[in-house]
Amino acid sequence: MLRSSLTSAAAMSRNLVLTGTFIHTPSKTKLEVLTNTAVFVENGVITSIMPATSSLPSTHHHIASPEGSFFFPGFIDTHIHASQYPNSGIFGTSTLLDWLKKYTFPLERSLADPVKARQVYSRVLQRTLANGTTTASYFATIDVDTTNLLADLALETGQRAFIGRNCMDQESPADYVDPTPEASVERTQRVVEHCRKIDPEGKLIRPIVTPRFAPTCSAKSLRGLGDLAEKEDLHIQTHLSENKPECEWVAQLFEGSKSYAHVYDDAKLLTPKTVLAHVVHVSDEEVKLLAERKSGVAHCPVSNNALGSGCCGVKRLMRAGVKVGLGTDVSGGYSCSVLENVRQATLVSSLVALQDGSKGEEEKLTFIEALWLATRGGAEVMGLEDKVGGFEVGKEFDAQLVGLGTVEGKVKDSAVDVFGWEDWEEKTAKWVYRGDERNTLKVWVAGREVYSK
Ligand SMILES: O=c1[nH]c(=O)c2nc[nH]c2[nH]1
Repeated sequence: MLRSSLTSAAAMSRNLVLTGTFIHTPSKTKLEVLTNTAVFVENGVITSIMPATSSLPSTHHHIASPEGSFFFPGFIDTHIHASQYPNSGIFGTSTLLDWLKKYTFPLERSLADPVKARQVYSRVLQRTLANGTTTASYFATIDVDTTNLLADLALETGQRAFIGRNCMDQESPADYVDPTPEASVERTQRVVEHCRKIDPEGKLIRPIVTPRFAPTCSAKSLRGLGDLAEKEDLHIQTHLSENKPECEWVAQLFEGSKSYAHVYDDAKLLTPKTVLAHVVHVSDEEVKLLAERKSGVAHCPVSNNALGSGCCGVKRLMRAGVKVGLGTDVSGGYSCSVLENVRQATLVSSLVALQDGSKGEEEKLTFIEALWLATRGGAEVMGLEDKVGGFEVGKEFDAQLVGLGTVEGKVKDSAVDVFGWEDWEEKTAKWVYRGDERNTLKVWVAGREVYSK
C-alpha cells in the first residue's frame, strides 16, 4: 500500500529505531552484513548504529526486521521515463529510432491530458516504490503542466525525484516538438521554478535539465540549455550513444563536433551533474572526456537488451574512472525494477567478457558490484553520495526491508526459497537472481515510510 496520506503514525514517525540485519555495500567489492544491529534515525537521518540490546528508548518508534528479512539501502534509478510506463513490455522487434516513432512519441504526446498523466504518474510512482526505488531521475514529456504534476505527485508520495521536461525542437513529430530553441529553454525554466516552489531546499524534488538526445535538439537549444544549467547550477540528463544508427545520425547532424560526446561538451552540457544514459558505442577518447568532466553514466542493461542496442562494457567505464549507476530506462526497458537491472548487468558483463578485444575476466561484474552500482554508484551519479546509498551515521534513512521465502513457505508470495543453511551473502545472491517486488516488504525515504506491502 502506498503511503500517500500522512495519517499513519508509523509513516509519520521520524524518530525510529530499526533492529535486525542490515546489508549494504561499503565498497564496490564488499558486502557488509550487520546482524543483531540497531540503527537509530532522527528527523530522517541515521544518528547511531550499534549492537541491538533488549532495552530500546521509548522515544523512538521500534521496527524489527522479521526473521529471514534484512534492511538494504533503497535503490537509485538513474534513468527512467515516467511517461512511458504504460508501454512497459510493448516494443516488439523494434530498435531505438523506429521504436521512438512507433510507440514512444505518440504515448508521450497523449500525456498532455492531465487526467491520463495523473493516472500514469501515480502508477509509476507506486510501482517504483514497490520495487524499492527510493530515488529516481525521471524524464516526463515536453508538456510543462503535466511535468509539474509529476513533481507534485512525487513530493506527495515521498519519493526522492529529479524531474525533467523533455526538450526537443527538431527532427521530431510536428505535433510533439518545441516550436523554437528559445521555447525549449523557457519551458524548462518553468519546470525549474515549479520544483523550487514546491520544495525550495530540494530535499526530495529537484529539477533536471533534459535535452532528449542530440538528434532532436538543435545546436542552439543545446547551448541555451547548457547556459541555463550553468547559471542555475542544475543537474542535466540526456542519452548518449545508445545504438549505431543513432550515432551515425548524430555524426551527420553535427558535422562540426569531434564526436557524439563532444556535441554535448561543445554546449557545456558535460558537467559533474550530468547523467548520460546508455553510453554503449563510445570511443576511448569519449570515455576519457566523460571521466575528465566527472559526468556520470546510467547503465541500462535491460533496455539495451530489449531494444537490441548493444552490450555496454560497464567495467571499461569504471576502470576509466567514470561514475556509473543503473537505470531501468522504462519503457525501452520493460521493467521498472532496479533489481532486474542488477541481475542483467552481471549477465551482460559476462557476454562483454567474450567479445573480441575485451579484457576477458576483468569485464565481469559481480552481483556485489552490481548492487553497489544500484545504490552507492547511483548516489554518486546523482550527486547524492553524502546523503544516501548506504547505512552510515549522517546519511538519510532511504531503505527497503527485504523478506525472503523459506521452503516451508513461511514468507508468502516469494519466488526465493531459503533452506536455512545459506549464509547472508548466499541469501543476498538468491534475492538478486530470484527475487522481485514480492520480496520488498517496506520502503522508507528520509525516515518516512512510503510503502508497505
Ligand atoms: O531508450 C531511450 N528512450 C527514449 O525515450 C529516448 N529518446 C531518445 N533516446 C532514447 N532512448
